[in-house]
Amino acid sequence: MTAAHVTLCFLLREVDGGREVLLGRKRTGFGKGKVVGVGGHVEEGETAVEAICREVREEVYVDVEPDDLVAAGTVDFVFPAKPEWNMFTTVFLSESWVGEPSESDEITPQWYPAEDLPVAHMWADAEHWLPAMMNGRRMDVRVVLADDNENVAEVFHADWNNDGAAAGGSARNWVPGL
Ligand SMILES: Nc1[nH]c(=O)nc2c1ncn2[C@H]1C[C@H](O)[C@@H](COP(=O)(O)OP(=O)(O)OP(=O)(O)O)O1
Repeated sequence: MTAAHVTLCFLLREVDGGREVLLGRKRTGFGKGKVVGVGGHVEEGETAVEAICREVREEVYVDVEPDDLVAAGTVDFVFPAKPEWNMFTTVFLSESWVGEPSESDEITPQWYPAEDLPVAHMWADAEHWLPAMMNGRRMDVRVVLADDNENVAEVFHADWNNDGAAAGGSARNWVPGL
């Protein structure tokens, strides 16, 4: 079964010498009640960049410019007990946007210290890959969820080449852990 292509964007800001990341409480749909990144499905005919600009605008009412997006990596979420939930996510970071994040029907945005994520309320896998990507690591990640579709069974990664290009496809060399 082909995984749905989704995108996530983590807005980052400096406050009083500390870094904060914008997450939000999901109000509807997949992962309702969890604290998640802003994002959603890439629609037919859209690029991941076009999709994330649209999703950020729709979910938290701020505008990000394509040029301000940093491609941080990808995450394959694999749900062996529920393959219809499999998703492939392109992850972006941005330190620049226009507008003040505000609540939509889909998400209640909130800033959190980047060093102190609300992991108890997030998908269990997020603490494996999100801090690393926020700290500048660029990689593809493959998360295999446990049979309860909540806990993490296995994590693999493949660091990007120094020029920032993902190895991709069959050339990708998955390394266990992070
Ligand atoms: N294991 C996981 N860990 C994680 O941190 N985020 C996950 C995840 N599995 C899925 N996600 C994220 C990726 C994606 O942004 C989101 C699901 O996409 P959506 O918000 O678009 O889903 P919905 O079904 O609510 O939305 P619609 O597209 O409006 O139907 O969940």
